[in-house]
Amino acid sequence: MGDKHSALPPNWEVRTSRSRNMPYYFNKETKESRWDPPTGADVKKTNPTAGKIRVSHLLVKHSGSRRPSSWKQDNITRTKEEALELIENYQQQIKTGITSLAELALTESDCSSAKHNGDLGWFGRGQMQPAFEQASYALKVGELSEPVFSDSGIHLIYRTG
Ligand SMILES: O=C(CCc1ccccc1)N[C@H](Cc1nc2ccccc2[nH]1)C(=O)O
Repeated sequence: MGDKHSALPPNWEVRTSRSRNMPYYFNKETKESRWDPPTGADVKKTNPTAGKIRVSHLLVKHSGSRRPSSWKQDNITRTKEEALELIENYQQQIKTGITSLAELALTESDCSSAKHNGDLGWFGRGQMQPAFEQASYALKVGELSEPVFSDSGIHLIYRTG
C-alpha cells in the first residue's frame, strides 16, 4: 500500500490541488489532507475501533458473585441456580421476540450498564474478564450468546458492533 496506483485505505480519496495543479490525498472522516499517499499505518491511526467490538449485556448476579450487590438490590442472596433460571427465562423471551435484551437489561440487569440498556461500548482484547471476552468475540454482530458465567455472575451478551 502507499504506491500511487494501489487502492486507497477506507475514507481516503485523491483530490487535485488547483494552486499547485497536482494530486493530494484527503481523508473524508478525519478531514486530513497530505501530499503523500496514505499507508497501512495510517489506517490503524484513523480507525479507532480497529480490532474492537461492542456488546450489550444483561447480568444476573448471585450470592457467589464477586460483588453480590447492585443498583437493584443491596444484598443479592439468590443462588447460582436461581440466577441461571432467570437468565434462561430472559433468553427465551428474547429468542421468541417477546422483548429485546436492551429492553430487559434496563430493568433486570444487575450491572450499572443497565441504565444504558446494557451497552458496554467498544472494547478490545484484555479489557474484560476472560470468559466474557471469549464469549463476546465468538459472536457475530446481531447474535445473542448462551448464558455466560463470569466472576460477576451470569450474563446474556448481544453483539452490536
Ligand atoms: O464492572 C461493571 C461496570 C461495567 C460497565 C462497563 C462499561 C459501561 C458501564 C458499565 N459492573 C459490575 C458488573 C459487571 N461485571 C462484568 C463483567 C464483564 C462485563 C461487564 C460486567 N459488568 C458491577 O456493577 O458489579
